[in-house]
Amino acid sequence: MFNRQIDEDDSLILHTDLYEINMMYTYFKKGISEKKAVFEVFYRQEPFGNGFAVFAGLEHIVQYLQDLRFRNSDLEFLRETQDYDDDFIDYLKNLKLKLTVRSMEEGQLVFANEPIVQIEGPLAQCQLVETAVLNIVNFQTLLATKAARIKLAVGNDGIMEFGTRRAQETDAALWGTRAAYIGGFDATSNVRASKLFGIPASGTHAHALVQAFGNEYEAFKAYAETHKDCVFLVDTYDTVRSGVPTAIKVAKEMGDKINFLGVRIDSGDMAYISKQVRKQLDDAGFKDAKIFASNDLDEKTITNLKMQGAKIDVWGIGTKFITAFDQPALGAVYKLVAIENENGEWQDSLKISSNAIKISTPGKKQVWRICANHDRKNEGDWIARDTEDPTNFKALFMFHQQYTYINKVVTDFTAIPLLKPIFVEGKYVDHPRSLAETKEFCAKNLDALWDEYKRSLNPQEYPVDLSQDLYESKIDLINEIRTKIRNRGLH
Ligand SMILES: Nc1ncnc2c1ncn2[C@@H]1O[C@H](COP(=O)(O)OP(=O)(O)OP(=O)(O)O)[C@@H](O)[C@H]1O
Ligand SMILES: O=P(O)(O)OC[C@H]1O[C@H](OP(=O)(O)OP(=O)(O)O)[C@H](O)[C@@H]1O
Ligand SMILES: O=C(O)c1cccnc1
Repeated sequence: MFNRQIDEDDSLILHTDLYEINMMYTYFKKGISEKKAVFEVFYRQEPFGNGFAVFAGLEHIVQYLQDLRFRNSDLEFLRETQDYDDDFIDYLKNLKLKLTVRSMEEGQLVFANEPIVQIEGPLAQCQLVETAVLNIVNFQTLLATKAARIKLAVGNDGIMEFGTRRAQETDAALWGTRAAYIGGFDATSNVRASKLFGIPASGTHAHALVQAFGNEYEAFKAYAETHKDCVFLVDTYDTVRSGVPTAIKVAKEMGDKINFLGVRIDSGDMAYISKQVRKQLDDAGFKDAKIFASNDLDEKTITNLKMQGAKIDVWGIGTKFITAFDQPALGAVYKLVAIENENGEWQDSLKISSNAIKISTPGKKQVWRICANHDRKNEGDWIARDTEDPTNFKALFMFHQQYTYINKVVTDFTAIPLLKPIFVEGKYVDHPRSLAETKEFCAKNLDALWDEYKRSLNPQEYPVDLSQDLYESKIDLINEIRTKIRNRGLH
């Protein structure tokens, strides 16, 4: 059974894979736990076949890191269940956050193979936080991206997030609906998310209300007598013959006593039905009443319904959003890119693979968004060493990471550094935006992206290029490692 007593002393610090703590133990015993290292989070392919992703998760990462200390019950648990010496348990007991974290801002558009979070500091601490950081970024970035795709499909219509009941448990519902809001949704049905994050809460009613009263007239009337804003669910029995006429009857009877906002349809052929419902509402004089629709919707169904001329004004979206139905994982990874050597100098680090896409790019980096001055649109992202600074360059040579002959020279541009300091040696230094500002920031970032990268089907590949220095040191390091392996075997 779940141990409530321990729960009171619980935190997310053990929300990590055992192998991270096992590696910490090895580093500790071998005297290298405080050696400085840099790890970077990135993913390898845009999710959903999309042309971009929307970064989310930073707020939860900040909460997690600010609370990063081992409680007594954590230490007791490790002592009882693992074979660690007492000196290591003492080391964990005294562990204080010393990490320097740089990150993209929430609502920023991000792309495959660029660092989106960078964690620098004592090797053991960097290792400890890997799992939770990936857990948070993978989920929230995936969902904010799904939300942005849905937003691009609905255009200026309203979108409500209805997914809590279908989410992968409570945390996913909560942080998922926050990601929805960042990506472009207008409201959530989750009241706790509204309380915690200030997202507008909104909703209609369920079939149960109609079933509880036994008929639509009494149910709608009762609801109207107890609420000012009314959206009636009209598909319990027969939308066109019964639901909508009854909603109209109640709206007329109640007059100014209610705001008759509209009706919700939740089944059937939504294109056909919504057109009929629109006519019924218009004929009854309720031209401003809106048609809400729900039922397993996603960006594909929405695009198709719009093509069919469906008369839907507000979209309620649950299951297929909150579960990221068509792609349940982003696949972001956390890779060591630089580590101090015995002389205290930084050394690039690389993971080699026979699969070209899995070869990481070594070195501590900065991501620069290259923005054309004449139209404020993005030319691409330029990944450079953190010591390089293109802000005063007159011209920038940008070339494809694999196909270097695909290249261009950009002039008259502004270069914006995207990784911002969030913690410096354990101290929180950021000034975050409000959630509403983050949502606005995301919309503004989407405006700066050419439509060719934003279309949901077969978008163009956005340029994510390496600086000459980074590119050359990557090739040199690959060759150096391969030569070493050839000469010495795998030792
Ligand atoms: N005109 C349409 N074009 C394309 N897809 C539609 C159209 N109308 C509805 N859909 C979608 O088709 C699917 C229909 O699912 P389903 O057959 O389960 O619904 P239903 O039988 O009408 O309702 P219920 O939820 O009561 O079973 C839903 O995902 C819905 O969003
Ligand atoms: O379809 P989603 O995108 O997940 O949106 C949320 C669904 O939740 C409610 O249905 P409910 O859970 O009562 O069951 P239902 O599917 O039988 O209507 C609501 O009527 C929506 O259909
Ligand atoms: O308010 C609604 O209409 C609603 C809320 C959650 C799930 N489905 C619908």
